Amino acid sequence: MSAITLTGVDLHYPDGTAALTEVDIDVHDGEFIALVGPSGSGKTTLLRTVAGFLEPTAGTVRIGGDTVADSSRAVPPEKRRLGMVFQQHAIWPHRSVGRNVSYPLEIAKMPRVRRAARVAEVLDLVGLDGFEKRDPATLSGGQRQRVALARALVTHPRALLLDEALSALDEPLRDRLRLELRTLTRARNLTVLHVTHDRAEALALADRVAILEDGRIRQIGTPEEVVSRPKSAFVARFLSDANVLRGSLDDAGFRSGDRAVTVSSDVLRTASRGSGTLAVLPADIELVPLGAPSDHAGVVVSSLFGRDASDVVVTCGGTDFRCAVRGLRPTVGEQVGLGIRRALFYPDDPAADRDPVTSAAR
Ligand SMILES: Nc1ncnc2c1ncn2[C@@H]1O[C@H](COP(=O)(O)OP(=O)(O)OP(=O)(O)O)[C@@H](O)[C@H]1O
Repeated sequence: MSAITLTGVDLHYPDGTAALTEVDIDVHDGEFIALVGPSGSGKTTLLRTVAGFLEPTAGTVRIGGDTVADSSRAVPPEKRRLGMVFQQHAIWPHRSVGRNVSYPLEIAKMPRVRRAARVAEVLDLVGLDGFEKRDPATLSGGQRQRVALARALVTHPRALLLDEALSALDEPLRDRLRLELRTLTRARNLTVLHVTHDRAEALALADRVAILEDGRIRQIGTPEEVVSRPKSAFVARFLSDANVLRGSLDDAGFRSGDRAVTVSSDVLRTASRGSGTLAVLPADIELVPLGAPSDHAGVVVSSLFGRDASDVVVTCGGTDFRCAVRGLRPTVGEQVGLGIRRALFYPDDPAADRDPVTSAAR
């Protein structure tokens, strides 16, 4: 298995759409990276560029130290030695499970006996020991996805590319396969680039998560880093449903544009001043009984049960705050106080920019 490195990669589609811009990413040997981002942010384009189905307009793609794409060359997909699994189980219905899995070995002209041994080995690896003769039509969705995974792994690829590979499966099967996939990739030290629209899945599986917006990587870091220290209001909102407000910050604190919301500077603890964006993570808001000291008073407009924390929306002076409430769940219509324990400020002027969380943590 090998590292995947993209340096300064741009990709423009023939119609002029800039799908990737100055993408730099270094997936280390044996690392599991999840790519997330809104629809159209360039996740699939990035994966297909690594796979070799798309040629970058600029920049370099390296796999295991070999340059596979730059301004002068483009190694075709079949020569990149990568395994790929897509959302729709792309397995052939007219071939048995064993023949589905052995197909890449047939193409590589591996002798039949060795092929059979390798197919048995890889089927065992994905939990389908002895399934060689089965007709794919008799398999469950999860089993079919395992066949696709086995076929991707059968040639000992240098890295595994997964495009929404688990998305078509229902819970709790998806949960189980997710866990198994992670155990397998860790045990085999597989390098993985995994595209998913599922934020929880990305955070649960990946060593590092890369967040894409408009074809650019906005942040890449461990799940803990990207959740607790988002580099922009966009990342805070995309990953954690942060409440985002425009306004300005002075020595007294933050005031929203319409002046309805104020946040004292002690929860911000940043040296930045001026106009900008405030992001408050739902987990950083506390609900207190009305009458107790609080930053704002509001009314609960939605209250959904959650296993770890309830998802509660409180409206305060025309602004809705999404809050993650542990313990007793308030009822809709209840009047509550709202305490903001921590907020992140992103100044408009990049010169005034500082890591908001580093500042807050001091
Ligand atoms: N063949 C194409 N020709 C022109 N533009 C394209 C083509 N394929 C994708 N795009 C555009 O490139 C951008 C990135 O698309 P891409 O499919 O990579 O995004 P994505 O993040 O994978 O989205 P989704 O989550 O919806 O699958 C989008 O603006 C999309 O409309």
